Amino acid sequence: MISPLFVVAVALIDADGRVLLQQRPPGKAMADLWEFPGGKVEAGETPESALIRELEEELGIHTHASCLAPATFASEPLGDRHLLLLLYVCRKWEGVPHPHHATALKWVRPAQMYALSMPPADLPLIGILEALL
Ligand SMILES: Nc1nc2c([nH]c(=O)n2[C@@H]2O[C@H](COP(=O)(O)OP(=O)(O)OP(=O)(O)O)[C@@H](O)[C@H]2O)c(=O)[nH]1
Repeated sequence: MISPLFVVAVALIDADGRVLLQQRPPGKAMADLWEFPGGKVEAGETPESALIRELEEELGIHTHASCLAPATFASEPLGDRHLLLLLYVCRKWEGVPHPHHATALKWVRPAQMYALSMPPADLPLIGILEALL
């Protein structure tokens, strides 16, 4: 049986309607691709608590579960697993994002994402964000 890999990610949206993307570092799978901040849901975590932890670790910002609105999801084969990526949107957080793990951060409008290299699972999410924002 193929085991699902649960990943949570978020479109952080600024006052101008731009979304934060981060660039995966060299040496990792999918190096240099632009992705939404987030990561794997660990045992004992809810999707929201996993995302709050990832945002603190990756960007040094803090948010609350009540500020995380479920937006859509992606379903994509990933090696011998099957990725289920839950995408949230968030407009309220404390702190200024810094790339603690990523090579770089970039604020972009959804339409600009088509010109960036992103993981295959993320491509269907772009049109959904365009419609949402
Ligand atoms: N955070 C994030 N992960 C994504 C996105 N799209 C996508 O396919 N993924 C995949 O979902 C998984 C996220 O888990 P992760 O970030 O904790 O994994 P990782 O390989 O970077 O780190 P690790 O395995 O060393 O902990 C990775 O396999 C990543 O390639 C996305 O937009 N954001």
